[in-house]
Amino acid sequence: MQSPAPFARIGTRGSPLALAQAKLVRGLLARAHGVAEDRIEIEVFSTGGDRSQAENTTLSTIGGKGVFTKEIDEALLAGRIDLGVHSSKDVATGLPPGMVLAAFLEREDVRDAFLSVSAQGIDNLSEGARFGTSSIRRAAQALRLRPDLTIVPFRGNVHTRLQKLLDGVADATLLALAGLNRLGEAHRATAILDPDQFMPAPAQGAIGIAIRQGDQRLADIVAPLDHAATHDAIAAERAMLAVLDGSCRTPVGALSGTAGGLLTLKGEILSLDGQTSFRAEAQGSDPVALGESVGRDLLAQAGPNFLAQWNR
Ligand SMILES: NCc1[nH]cc(CCC(=O)O)c1CC(=O)O
Repeated sequence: MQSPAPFARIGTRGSPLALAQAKLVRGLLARAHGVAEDRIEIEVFSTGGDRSQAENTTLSTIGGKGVFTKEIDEALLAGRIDLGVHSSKDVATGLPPGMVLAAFLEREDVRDAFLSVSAQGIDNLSEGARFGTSSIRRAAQALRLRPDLTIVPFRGNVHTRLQKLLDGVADATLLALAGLNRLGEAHRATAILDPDQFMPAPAQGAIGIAIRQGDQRLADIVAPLDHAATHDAIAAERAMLAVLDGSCRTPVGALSGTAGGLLTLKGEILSLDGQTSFRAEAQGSDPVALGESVGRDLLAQAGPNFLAQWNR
């Protein structure tokens, strides 16, 4: 017997976290539409971000738009897959023409976790301790509190980084609690950080689903998975990032929520050494307008000289 045509084809990266996220989406889609899970195919792509795992590369030096999504975006636009499933924080603000982030699953925990075998928190790390991160946001936020720390590059998937920590490559690191939760590794967290002090990356903790713009069949397929409050929060945070011309070159934190029926947004930009930072906060009803206004407030406070340091 010939197998039935696929209901949908999902494109994803191949890391354990990316696969867990793709499987989560597959399960939710199957349930929402009453189709068997095996009619939803998962196709694995290796992206530039996966291939360049050299120890001395930071994501900011790899640079380039969509380093974690390009190959998946291309397959989507060419019609080889139907849905791109991504960690929203890895999706560039400037999407390729013809592609849209159509749905966001309900956000996981937005906070960063502190992990160390030798200290209970950042404050307890020994003088000059090695802090493993390739995120310039996390480096800046850690250096703000502990300028004595030595930042060491720390790349690879979540399990690789957990192993590097056990191997003593660094004394501590930060990881998104969302990723640890999805991998069943949250017990590895030594402490969970206050999101006001360690403001998460824009869109952290939210799985986004990309489709071809204007493809109504795909829009209808993903619509039942969209979580409205998450969608608004991510739209606000990404609009803020877009104003800052955000890429992974930019130490930026953002956190949107709701209060009194309104959307709230806090944003932060930092110098690379964490010693200078600016914050803005506002509330509103239109996510994009809110994000743009907080972004412009940050730009105005920081001024052009501050911003230039990111593009050296
Ligand atoms: N850049 C890697 C990445 N992209 C998304 C997550 C975590 C999961 C999420 O934010 O949804 C991670 C790992 C980490 O930062 O610890």
